[in-house]
Amino acid sequence: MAQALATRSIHSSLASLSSGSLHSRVEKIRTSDLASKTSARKPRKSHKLFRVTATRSASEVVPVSPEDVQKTEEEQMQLLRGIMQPGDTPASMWSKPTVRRKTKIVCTIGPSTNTREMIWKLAEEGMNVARLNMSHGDHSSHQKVIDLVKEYNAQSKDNVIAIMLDTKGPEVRSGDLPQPIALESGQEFTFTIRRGVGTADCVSVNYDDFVNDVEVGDMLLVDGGMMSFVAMVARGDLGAELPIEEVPLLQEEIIRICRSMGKAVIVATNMLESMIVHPTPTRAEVSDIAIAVREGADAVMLSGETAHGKFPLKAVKVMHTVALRTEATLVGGETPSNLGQAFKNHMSEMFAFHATMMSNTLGTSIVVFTRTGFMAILQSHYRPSGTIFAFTNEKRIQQRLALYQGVCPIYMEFSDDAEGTFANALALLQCSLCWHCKY
Ligand SMILES: Nc1ncnc2c1ncn2[C@@H]1O[C@H](COP(=O)(O)OP(=O)(O)OP(=O)(O)O)[C@@H](O)[C@H]1O
Ligand SMILES: CC(=O)C(=O)O
Repeated sequence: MAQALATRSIHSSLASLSSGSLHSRVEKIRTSDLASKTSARKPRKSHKLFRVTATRSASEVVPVSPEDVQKTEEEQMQLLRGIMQPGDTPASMWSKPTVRRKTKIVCTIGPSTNTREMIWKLAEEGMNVARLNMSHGDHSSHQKVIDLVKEYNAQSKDNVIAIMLDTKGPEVRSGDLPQPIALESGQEFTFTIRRGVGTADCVSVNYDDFVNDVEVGDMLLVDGGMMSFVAMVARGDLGAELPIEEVPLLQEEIIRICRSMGKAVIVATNMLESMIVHPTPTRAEVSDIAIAVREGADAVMLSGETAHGKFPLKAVKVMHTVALRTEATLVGGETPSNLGQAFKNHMSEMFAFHATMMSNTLGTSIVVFTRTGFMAILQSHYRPSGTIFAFTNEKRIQQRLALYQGVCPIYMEFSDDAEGTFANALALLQCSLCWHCKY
């Protein structure tokens, strides 16, 4: 199995709402092997010699201050409505793909936000993933949030929120393996509570209740990166365990490695820390979000800002507008060089690669049909410049896809006839409701 990535142990999982279960699905990420060298620089005194200002045409600018956002989003909707005139051809319909934010927003839910009203408002402001930190609160409060998100998803026609459980405390660990294992998609693999087992198709886990806690249909996130779904640049722990000046370098490195492995990556901690108590961000915080977006993170995360902060909705608005504005400056097409090596399915790789090329060249969006989510996730890792409209006939998959960069997941029944499915998808895209799904 590929070298494990980065940070300290984190246990995070994307839970399927349909399971409604709080059983942990474990991802373990290690710190080793990511040391980068740098020299710490002394902060330089700033001299205010002259002021440089830049102007842009109004239509290009996505302002950062929360107060400005309402107007701007309305302007964006007008732009979308302009694009979506009745009778538009599909080609024109798929143009201007960058008005939809591609980098996803993870919000930690806590006392400031664990009500029905706040979950709804967070979702409307742009939350894509609700994170529950299992180190805080209790199971019943987390269950309540899960139920609320479930309710939101059930009644929302055009938006879906994923749930991430960040499980800490006692770790469930797999036993040692004599050598790395490369698992194939669809391959059977056994976890046993017998100790000391480590073969190509069976490994022990150190937790005896594993067999009782895991249910049929549960998703297990496992040590080592390739089998896991999500990595997190947990800058809180990184900064505590390593010299602080290493953190930005590690962040860049972790994102790069994750992207080359085709693995989703979230940048977490202190992104808008000052907004826990202040209604506006610092310039440095805004730059921090922009950097994570440019580096190609799938998602940026809010912790205390939304869990116990005074301005959770404003924090999401700022994240949304900064990400959107930054994305508008990015030119598509920088695909990690060894991305294809992460997967064995050459045909899928070829489709993803060429769809990306077309999207980047023609400035169009991409439509993907996916039952398992695989193709949409693969497509996302290529980071095409256009939005990936991912149609799936599985609500759980739709929900899971909410995390991935550039993916707009849409639930739709598939018909037996491929042409019919395609026509239905186009009809759905043409339906103006769909365009309200701007996150
Ligand atoms: N479910 C919750 N109930 C009560 N407080 C919470 C909850 N979730 C988060 N918080 C509060 O928000 C703060 C920030 O959340 P965060 O998830 O970053 O936790 P943390 O303990 O600071 O860091 P870590 O992510 O390393 O566990 C927490 O320290 C806690 O005070
Ligand atoms: C998110 C987290 O756990 C950290 O930054 O350490």
